[in-house]
Amino acid sequence: MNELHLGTLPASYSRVELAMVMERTRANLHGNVHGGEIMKLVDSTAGAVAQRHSGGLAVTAAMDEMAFLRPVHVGDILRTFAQVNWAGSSSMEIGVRVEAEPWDDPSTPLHVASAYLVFVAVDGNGRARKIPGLGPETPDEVRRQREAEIRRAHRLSAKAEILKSRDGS
Ligand SMILES: CCCCCCCCCCCCCCCC(=O)SCCNC(=O)CCNC(=O)[C@H](O)C(C)(C)COP(=O)(O)OP(=O)(O)OC[C@H]1O[C@@H](n2cnc3c(N)ncnc32)[C@H](O)[C@@H]1OP(=O)(O)O
Repeated sequence: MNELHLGTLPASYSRVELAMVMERTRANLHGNVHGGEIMKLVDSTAGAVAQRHSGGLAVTAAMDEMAFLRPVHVGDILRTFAQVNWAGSSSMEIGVRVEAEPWDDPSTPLHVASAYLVFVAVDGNGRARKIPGLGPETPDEVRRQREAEIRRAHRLSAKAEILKSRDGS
């Protein structure tokens, strides 16, 4: 990686919202929308945010804390809202909130899922590259950044602990 200083960007610069009607082809055996379909939409929304923030290609490195809170039904409109919560040297945590507008009651959007993903910006050879920092502008953005730092510390220490336990086995 080079030593370029890329400055900072606010979360608002790369925030993305997507909306999609849930068609029958996305249903599981129970007739609800398949969780994997929701995960794909979450990944794509977060990917668009990561590409905007980093100004180029970015890949999904991890997806954790994906919570499915309510079922989504065929015919509902699914909306994803995503923003950068934290930016490191080459990696970013993206938070995604998923809401459904029920087809029979669109006036009451429901919070149906949430997820945190780590994206890494890569160059043409697939190697990690430097990204701009994040400049939080609102109290909510400061809180998200602080909480993302806690999640990152847990991710890294869990990985290190597991590697250490394998060395000892
Ligand atoms: C301008 C254009 C706009 C256009 C707008 C278009 C919108 C269009 C939207 C479509 C959007 C589709 C989005 C789909 C995106 C895929 O589907 S990507 C496909 C699935 N993912 C992959 O194939 C990735 C496979 N993995 C890899 O290639 C490598 O493991 C990675 C991720 C590059 C990391 O490589 P590495 O050698 O481990 O990197 P390393 O230097 O050790 O670490 C780099 C950083 O990553 C972090 N990291 C690595 N692994 C992890 C982990 N597991 N957990 C947490 N952090 C990690 C490190 O802590 C480090 O962080 P920093 O301190 O630098 O911030």
